[in-house]
Amino acid sequence: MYSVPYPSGTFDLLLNLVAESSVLVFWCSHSHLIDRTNTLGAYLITPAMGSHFAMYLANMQENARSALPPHDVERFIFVVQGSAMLTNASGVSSKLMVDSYAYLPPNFEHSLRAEGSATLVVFERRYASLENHITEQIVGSTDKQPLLETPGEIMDFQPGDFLNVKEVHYNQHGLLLLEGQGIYRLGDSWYPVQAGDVIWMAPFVPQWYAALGKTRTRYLLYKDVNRNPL
Ligand SMILES: NC(=O)N[C@H](N)C(=O)O
Repeated sequence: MYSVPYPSGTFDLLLNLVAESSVLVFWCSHSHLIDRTNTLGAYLITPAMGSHFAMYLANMQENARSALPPHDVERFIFVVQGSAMLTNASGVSSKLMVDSYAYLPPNFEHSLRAEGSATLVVFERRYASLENHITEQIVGSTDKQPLLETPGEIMDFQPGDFLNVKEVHYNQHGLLLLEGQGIYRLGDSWYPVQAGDVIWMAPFVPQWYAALGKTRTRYLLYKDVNRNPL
């Protein structure tokens, strides 16, 4: 798990890297993100750890401007603090506030600007195409989405709620705890976690969560789906 000052602050990170059963603890610090102006950030999860995606925090300062991801790379952004203006190649702009998100298909021209300071969590991965499927830009906000029905399981946890089963699956996860606190089981280790913590879950790492705080838990979860794992 990484503990990041949340929702804003410096990007010094306490990192408990959980890969299979090994746990490493070390510190890493923020730096300027490549190709971006006025943006500090920290790569939290990258393929160097075995993931097939990157997850990073971008702390945009006044007049910050983003760069495009590399060729054929899709991007998902979620605003955790402040606001940012997303503009596409046709000049259409959307203001992204806290809890807003945007999916940007591979090779999709866009720019992101911050007027004041803004913190975004960004997921990027090399796009795996699917026959007869065309990707499109999606912009939305979690407060406009209905809670997904997941029988026997919930992903928005009230105090005392927990995952219905100890899960083991081929999918990878990058998780940012947005609200609340609780205990995360990864393999045979148990971690107290709270808002601001980030977890990398490799494929087939047994995982389970229980919300133990006095307020609800919400977490943002990357999960690779809809593709043959071969
Ligand atoms: N660790 C998790 O929250 N896993 C999700 N419930 C999931 O993969 O569906």
